[in-house]
Amino acid sequence: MDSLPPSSPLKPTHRSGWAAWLLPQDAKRRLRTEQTAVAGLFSIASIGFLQYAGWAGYASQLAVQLWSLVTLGGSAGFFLAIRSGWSERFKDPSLTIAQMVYAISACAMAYMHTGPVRGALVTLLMVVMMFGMFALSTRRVLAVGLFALAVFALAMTVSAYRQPQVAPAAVEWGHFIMLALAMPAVAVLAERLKRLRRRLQDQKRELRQALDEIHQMATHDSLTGLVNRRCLDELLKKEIRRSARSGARLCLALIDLDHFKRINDQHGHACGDEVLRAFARDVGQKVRITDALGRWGGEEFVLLMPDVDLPRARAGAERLRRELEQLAIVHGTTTIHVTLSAGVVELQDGETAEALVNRADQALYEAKSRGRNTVLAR
Ligand SMILES: Nc1nc2c(ncn2[C@@H]2O[C@H](COP(=O)(O)OP(=O)(O)OP(=O)(O)O)[C@@H](O)[C@H]2O)c(=O)[nH]1
Repeated sequence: MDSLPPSSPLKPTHRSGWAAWLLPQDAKRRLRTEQTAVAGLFSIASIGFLQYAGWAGYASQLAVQLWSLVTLGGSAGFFLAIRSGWSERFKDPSLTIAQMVYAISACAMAYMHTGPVRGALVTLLMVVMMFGMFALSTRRVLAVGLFALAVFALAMTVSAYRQPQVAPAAVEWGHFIMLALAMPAVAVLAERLKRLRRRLQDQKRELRQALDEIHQMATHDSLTGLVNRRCLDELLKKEIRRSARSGARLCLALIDLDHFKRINDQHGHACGDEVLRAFARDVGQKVRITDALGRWGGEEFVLLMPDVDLPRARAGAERLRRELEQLAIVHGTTTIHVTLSAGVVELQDGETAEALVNRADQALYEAKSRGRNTVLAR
């Protein structure tokens, strides 16, 4: 029974209907699928534009329909590859470079067939580059940029050669020069985005570490490393609620080290601290995995034992008593033997946490008055 686990930043989200069908439960795959879906929606919008160019007579119907088919097929293919998890066999499961190369080639193809409205394809290309800027390293953005330049240079040459009236060489040169100037700007922006992303990741990691430390400090005792009273309080209340709901048994032992003041007085406070640590470390190890041992305060400890009856709980506390009795605690040149007394109680119907601990305290008091080194159950 451990205390509250730190929260995970990527939790599965439960959706229903078409959203559940479209988007996977796995958080990382869901994010990749969403990004691909956004790129796909953009492709569909660009198909709309090409259809308009065809309808207005600026582009050949055959080229428009072919381009629409290629774009739609490519978008659907990438979506399915990512949605199904197939792409996870690759180093980049988002298939960023493949998606960009595909989109750039489709844009260049459309460029050759859209006559006077072909300039819009250059804008489309810049949007494709922007998608890549968020995911790729600067070096890769530059490589993809060079590929785009080469493919568009080819498309421009073919256009100028095939339709010199619609695509004069001078205009094509102008388009090319603008494109060539835009690419370094894309690389600079990609670098800045990368730095920003790295800083955000660092901050996120530091924040998570700080939260883990705060969580540890809020729930654990710094001297012994055991859960502290605040956490024990929460666990106890939770177990009482669970017991009220399911009827499960719950026992609690209040444990106190005998004559602890003497150890402090005779050997010093540091030695007393070492005894507390040794108890937590060596005796605490013998506690069952389903039980919880925590520091209640000073030299007092609480052992929470869910799902056991009183005789078994008594036996559990008795085992700890025997362990401690046999333990030789070494501090510097001093070897110390210490014993414990414990009061063990079982939760009764309708009993509160406070009342349960009070009864354990009374049992502990009785154990002390019977001469210490005693476990008393009632
Ligand atoms: N070294 C050390 N001592 C502590 C710590 N917390 C409490 N103590 C000491 O524990 C001692 C408890 O003393 P008492 O309550 O008189 O109990 P006791 O001497 O164990 O006697 P009995 O319980 O009657 O057997 C006190 O001297 C506290 O100062 C701690 O974190 N470290």
